[in-house]
Formats: sequence, C-alpha cells, structure tokens
Amino acid sequence: MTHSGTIFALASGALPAAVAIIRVSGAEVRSVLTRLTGGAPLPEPRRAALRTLRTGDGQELERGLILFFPGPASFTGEDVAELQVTGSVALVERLYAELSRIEGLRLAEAGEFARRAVANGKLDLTEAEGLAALIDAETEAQLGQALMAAGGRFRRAAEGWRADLLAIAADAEAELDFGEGEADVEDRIRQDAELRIDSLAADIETALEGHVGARLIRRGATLAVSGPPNAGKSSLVNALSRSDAAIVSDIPGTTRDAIEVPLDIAGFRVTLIDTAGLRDTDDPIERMGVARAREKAANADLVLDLGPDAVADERTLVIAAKADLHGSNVRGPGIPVSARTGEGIEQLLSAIAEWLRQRAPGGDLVTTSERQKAHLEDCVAALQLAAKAPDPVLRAEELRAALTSLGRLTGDVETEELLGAIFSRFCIGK
Ligand SMILES: Nc1nc2c(ncn2[C@@H]2O[C@H](COP(=O)(O)OP(=O)(O)OP(=O)(O)O)[C@@H](O)[C@H]2O)c(=O)[nH]1
Ligand SMILES: [K+]
Ligand SMILES: [Mg+2]
Repeated sequence: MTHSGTIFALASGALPAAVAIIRVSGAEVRSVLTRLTGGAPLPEPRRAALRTLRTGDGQELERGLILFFPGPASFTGEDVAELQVTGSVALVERLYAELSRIEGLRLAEAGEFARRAVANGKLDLTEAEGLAALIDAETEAQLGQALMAAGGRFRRAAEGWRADLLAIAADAEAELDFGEGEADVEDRIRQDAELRIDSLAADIETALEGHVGARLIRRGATLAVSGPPNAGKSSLVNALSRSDAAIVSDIPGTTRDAIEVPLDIAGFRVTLIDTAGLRDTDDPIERMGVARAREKAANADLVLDLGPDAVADERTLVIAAKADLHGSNVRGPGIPVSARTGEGIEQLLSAIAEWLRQRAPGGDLVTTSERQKAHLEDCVAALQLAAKAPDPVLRAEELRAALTSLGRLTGDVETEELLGAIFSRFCIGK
C-alpha cells in the first residue's frame, strides 16, 4: 500500500442509488474542488454547497452538493471533500475518470481512509476495528459491541493501562539508577512494584474474560440440532426458523448434509444447524452424514439434543420432541416441544436467548477482535514475568515488553504487516 497522494472512492452503497457520495482525501483536495467547479469559490468548511461540476475542458457534468472538511478537523485528518451526486453508474464513472486524470489523484484502496485516520491520530486501532465492526453489524448485540469499540471505550481503557504501566516502568528504571541500596529499602520497592503490577494484570485479565462472549456476539453462535433418526430434528429447525429449510419425512435417514439456517434470536446472530440422525448404517453416504453430524455437534456453541439419553450440561439443551404425542405425565426430561402444534417453541427460543445472554459479556469493556486478545494476553504474560522478576534489570525489560504489547493494541507501535491485515478488511471508501 502506498501512503501518499490524494485518494478518492465511493463512500456510499452500491449503484444505482438515489445519491452517490464520493469522498476525496489528501493535499490536492482544494485544487480538485476548484477544478471540478470551474473555478467557483471553495464551499465554507463543513457546509453543503450546491455547485455545478465540470469536466477538465469545462463541459457541464451535474449539479451536486459539495462538502469541504479542511484538515485536521476531518475524518482522515487531511483535507477531505465529499461530492454528493446522483447515484448513476455512468455519472460516477465519468467523475472517476475526471478525478483520475488529475495529477496526484488515485482510487483509494480498501480501508485507506480509515488507515490515514489512524496514521494522523484521529482513531486508534481499536476504534478503527470498532468502525469496521459497526459497518458490518447485523444484530442488536453486534451493534452494541461495535459502538462501544468505535466510541473509544477500549482506547480509553488502554490509555489508562498504559499510564499505569509507564508509571511502574519509570519507578523500575529509577530503581535501576538507584544501584545498590539498603536491603530493606530494596525489598519494599520490589514488593510495591509487585502489587502494582499484579493489580494491573488483574484489570487486563478482567477485560479478557469477556472475550469468548464477545466472539459469540461478533461471529454469532452455532446451534447444532442432534439426535437419532426421525426424532424430529428437521421439523424443529423449520419450526424455530419459521421456514421449510429442511426436508421432513417419516423415513429415517432423511437428512444427510448439515443444513445451516441463519436466525436472529433476541438480537443475537445464530446459525441453526440441522444434522443427520445418529445411527450405525451400512449406507456409505448416510455414514458420511452421521460423521458430519457428530463433528457439527462437537464444534457447536450449543447443542439441542433430541436423544432419549441426552444429558443437559454447559452446552447442551435437552429437548423432549413431539410433545403432542406424549401425555402430559409421560414426558421425559428436557424442554417439551412440538413442531407440529407449536407447543414449547417460544419457551425453547427463550431458553436459547437466556443461554446466549448468560454468555454475552456483562461489562462494556470487551475485546472485539482476536488481535486485541492476543496483544492483551502478551501484555499480561509480560506483567506476570515482571512481577516475579528476580532483579530490577529483568523487571524493567518485561515491563518494556508489556508496554510494547499495549502499543501494538492501540497502534502506537505498528508494523506494516499488521496494518495491512487490518485495513484490507475494510470496504473501499472507508
Ligand atoms: N406428532 C408429531 N410428529 C412430528 C413432530 N416433529 C416431527 N414429526 C414427524 O416425525 C417424522 C420425522 O421428522 P423429521 O423432522 O424428518 O425427523 P428428523 O429427526 O429430521 O429425521 P432424520 O433427518 O431422518 O434424522 C416426520 O414424519 C414428522 O412429521 C412433532 O412435533 N409431532
Ligand atoms: K426423517
Ligand atoms: Mg432430518
């Protein structure tokens, strides 16, 4: 990725559309506006101005709204312009051609606007990740998590940890300069440092605790429906999703391939997986289906088990299917549900929602990416080594390692490779 130049891209959604917004960022923005408007004065900062847009040879293209955000008070920190024009494929192509013709201008790469925002200190990496998650958010729970990250909740926490760490590290370095002192003074300094380091590590570990739940929200939970043939698994999947996604028949062994049905349960994204009935069989295809079913159940976040011997645990809800066939007194354990009459479906959905809520992180400070988790874990590991360090030199070294991990978290310590990996996941124009 080249970092220089003035970049442009469509910032709004797919064309055709009522309005298309083309965003331009970089040193050439003022001259681009002057040229596109045939020499008209620049719009007042952050105020929409109606202008006629023209080609380089003065031909009229379109009348559109122009917004000008002089840097550094802009999204990227550079001069930014937004051109709002009719969302026509042909018109946007014409504008792209006009912009490309200008010396120093080029089409932006994916995430390049956000990357410049980070480079110019307008966002830190955790906020940029939150912004990417916000754009992708599909459910309430994902939205909440993304808003938290994009709003700087994590950035502020990281800054607090960094300040603590810097203070501890500064004291540790001072201790280094101190040299050989009296033994009891050295002991006191060491104990004090240990306490402060342990308390910081505990804070960071608390934030890490929410990670699994946060991932459940971000990626969605997988729910495998498992049990013997003809237990009513496919019927249950259809009832829960109010669809006829899965084939139902009275022939055991109907379902072979796992069928995935996306659902939104109480604001959580869930993938419901119908699987083949578990049994020994000579049919090679069905055998593959059964193997697949076992694998899906083993990897799922939650299993809805329709088996007669099912046992409830952390990740298993036992379902007493076909409740309409059983008298009220002969029901086995589990949640009684009938796909035929609809009895118990709402209760089952509530039980699933409750299971999800229990796993969703309680606090508002959670890691929203595997990257954040990895850097925080490195930081905690270094802190633990620092707390136990036998001498001040080693402690100072581990504290510096902990600081580097925090710096990587927020992007203060950055590597080209890391930035490339993060921003390539953004859409063009962001
Ligand atoms: N009475 C009653 N019949 C049901 C209910 N649910 C399913 N059935 C019937 O049970 C039979 C098997 O249903 P399926 O949903 O295909 O069962 P399955 O577990 O997916 O079966 P395989 O895919 O073959 O493993 C069908 O004839 C359904 O109509 C129910 O709640 N009540
Ligand atoms: K069946
Ligand atoms: Mg089935």
